[in-house]
Amino acid sequence: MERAAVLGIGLIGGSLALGLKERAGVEVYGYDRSEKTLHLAESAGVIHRGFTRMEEAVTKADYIFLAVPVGTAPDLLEALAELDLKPDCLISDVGSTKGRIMEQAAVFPRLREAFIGGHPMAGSHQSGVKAARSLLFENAYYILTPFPETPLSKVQRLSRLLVTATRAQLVIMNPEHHDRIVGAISHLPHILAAGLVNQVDRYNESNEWFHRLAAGGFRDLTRIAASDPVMWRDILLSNRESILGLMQDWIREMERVKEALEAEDSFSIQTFFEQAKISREQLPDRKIGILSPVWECYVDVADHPGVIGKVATLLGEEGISIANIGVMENREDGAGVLRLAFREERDYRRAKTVLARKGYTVIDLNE
Ligand SMILES: NC(=O)C1=CN([C@@H]2O[C@H](COP(=O)(O)OP(=O)(O)OC[C@H]3O[C@@H](n4cnc5c(N)ncnc54)[C@H](O)[C@@H]3O)[C@@H](O)[C@H]2O)C=CC1
Ligand SMILES: O=C(O)C(=O)Cc1ccc(O)cc1
Repeated sequence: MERAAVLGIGLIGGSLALGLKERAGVEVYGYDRSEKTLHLAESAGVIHRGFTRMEEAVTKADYIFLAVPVGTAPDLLEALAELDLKPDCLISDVGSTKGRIMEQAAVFPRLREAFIGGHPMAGSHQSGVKAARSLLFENAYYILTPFPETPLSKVQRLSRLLVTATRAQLVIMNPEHHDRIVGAISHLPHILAAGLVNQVDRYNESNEWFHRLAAGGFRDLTRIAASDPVMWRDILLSNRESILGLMQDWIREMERVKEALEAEDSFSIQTFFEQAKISREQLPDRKIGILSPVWECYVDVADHPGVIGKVATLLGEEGISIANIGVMENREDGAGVLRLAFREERDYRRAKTVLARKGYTVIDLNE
């Protein structure tokens, strides 16, 4: 049985550990500075064994994953370089930034040979092992940043394990590209969300209606402001250059809108919103994360009220669980298209067979 050591058993380390244990059949040792976390993780079956001394978790490990905040990971990596590890052990991490950790790995020849950077692009504003879920990364992108000279065989070995454990979609990228892209689509939005919440909070001090009326758009836009402050402090500091450039661009963008408003330039203001609307509507509709169904098919049905119940009952009788069911479109000829979504591939395949047997036309999106 292969063994993996996960260093830091929080939301991400715990979720990865669960996938490694449950789906990849790997023995998982956990290391964390918090004894309470380790107890919790052991008793919830997230890891096989927990250690408060890193050496004990990592010796004899075939894989080591660093899942601590990005400000801490370089120090742990340096400590690993001093330890007696298995010669063919692969080391990776899950940090939200990749430049800094790759720089650190590059300092030590042993690490440079063994280290492949990683970043599962899914998570939540929650933290800690209690929030860990084995399917957190299902269908999400998982970025790997190997060194240019890392043999393909090592990248494949790690990819195979991660695909089995997480069911994510692996992508290889260079660390600089990674940091600029996630800077724009993840780090900058977290800064904006926090800034907006803080601004409104100041207004609310003199008039509590600001918070009372905060709903809809404000809530949607600022959900991520509830994320862990230490984690985000570390992310900003370790992706400083990319983020400073992106903030400069943002300030310029705001200046442009401000100037248009000052000049009452209605054309520019409308264009600003129009461009955003078009771009937003074209964003790929990725179904990320734990609550997201992955296996989908459409079923051609006669458009009458009882049909959803009929299909649901038919599948229910066969013990097939449906994650989501809904009418996709109502066509003029009276027919409709039912969208069925399943979390488990097995359910989805059985549903297709059962429906086809009953004469329904099934349109497949997964194959
Ligand atoms: N939260 C998210 O949505 C995502 C986070 N990440 C990255 O994953 C990493 C972990 O984040 P989370 O799991 O959210 O954090 P977390 O706070 O849930 O877990 C971190 C764990 O590391 C432990 N830890 C901290 N410093 C330590 C040290 N010096 N020695 C041993 N253990 C230590 C903590 O006790 C905790 O159990 C971060 O690098 C973050 O950038 C990546 C993708 C998504
Ligand atoms: O909750 C959200 O929407 C997130 O943004 C989660 C997240 C946080 C950090 C990452 O590096 C990747 C994903």
